[in-house]
Amino acid sequence: MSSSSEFPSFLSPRISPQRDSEIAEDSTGLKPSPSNLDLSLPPTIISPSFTPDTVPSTPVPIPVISTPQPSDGLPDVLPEVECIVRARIPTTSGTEIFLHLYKNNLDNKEHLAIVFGNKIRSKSLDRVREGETELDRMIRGAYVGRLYPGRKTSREDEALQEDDTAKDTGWSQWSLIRLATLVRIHSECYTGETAWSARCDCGEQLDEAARLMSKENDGIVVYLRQEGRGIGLSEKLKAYNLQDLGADTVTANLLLRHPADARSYSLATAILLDLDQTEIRLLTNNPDKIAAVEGKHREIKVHERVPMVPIAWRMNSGGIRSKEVEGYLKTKIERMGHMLDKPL
Ligand SMILES: Nc1nc2c(ncn2[C@@H]2O[C@H](COP(=O)(O)OP(=O)(O)OP(=O)(O)O)[C@@H](O)[C@H]2O)c(=O)[nH]1
Repeated sequence: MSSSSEFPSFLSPRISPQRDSEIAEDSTGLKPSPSNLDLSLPPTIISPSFTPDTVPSTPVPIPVISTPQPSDGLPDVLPEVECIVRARIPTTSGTEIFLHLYKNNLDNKEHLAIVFGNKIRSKSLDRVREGETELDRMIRGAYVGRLYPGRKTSREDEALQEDDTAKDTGWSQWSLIRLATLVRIHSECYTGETAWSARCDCGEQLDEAARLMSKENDGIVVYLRQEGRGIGLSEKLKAYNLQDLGADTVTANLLLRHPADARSYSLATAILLDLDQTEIRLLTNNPDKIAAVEGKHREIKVHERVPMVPIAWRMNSGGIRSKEVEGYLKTKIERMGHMLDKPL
């Protein structure tokens, strides 16, 4: 049986504690003492070594003074969404999240809201359904506080009262910005999130969003099932083969007769409104998402764009090094029109 150090790195968390015998000696022949070891990395959900607290993965937020005019492509009427079930997920980092699963009248996909903290509630989930019992409500997650064995009612109010402060009294412009909920609109990426792909930065961005929201114990990742910028997994895999044949990520989509980006964000707007969010800070490097998520009639106001620059994006130090990720980032910046706030 081989030792665990021979397994690929993705099979074991990179900051898992080492046994004393595994800690290398430095040039002085001394092993680092426990006080010299850098144990200061914050807990994150999956890849803590990519998202230390002090690197420029979270540069200064950019206030959104005036957003671009909504494009004609935005729908006049938002889709209808309904949260059909919610469940508490204790995570490996210690943070508790609440998964909200939505149905809608546009497609048959199970879009999700990953909610950090227990302040944010879904209006459609809490609505009383005809004929339902208290047990029915608890089973679909429409309860207040926490479930425990033998609980009889969904309506207890123990946990929420302490959080009912701040949001409704005397906001200055500044406190309004500070209190706006941190939101990420994330498009599903099977390859980047599950198959450890280094062709894109999706997995790392999801981890970074989770880390920031864990810190605030507040926030929402709207997780949209629009794989491969909306073309689906099988077409995205064909695009990868075309990329290996020499095409860039945009050209590969066009050769397959797809638009460069086939995504839409109206479901995200509708889900955020269902979660009672009209003032948000948006975590993204893609400024086009601002107008898209605000909606044609500005149903939502984005107060800040919070850029996220993972180490993989910084060409000069650390991070993932592969010709694929470099090609992806180059194309994203040059051809998708994404702006970075600082040079890489
Ligand atoms: N078609 C295609 N889709 C890709 C490729 N690489 C990643 N994706 C998808 O792109 C989506 C993420 O979009 P990106 O353009 O990377 O980022 P963004 O959402 O516009 O911007 P951020 O908010 O900053 O992440 C996910 O759905 C991925 O599956 C690719 O080479 N081809």
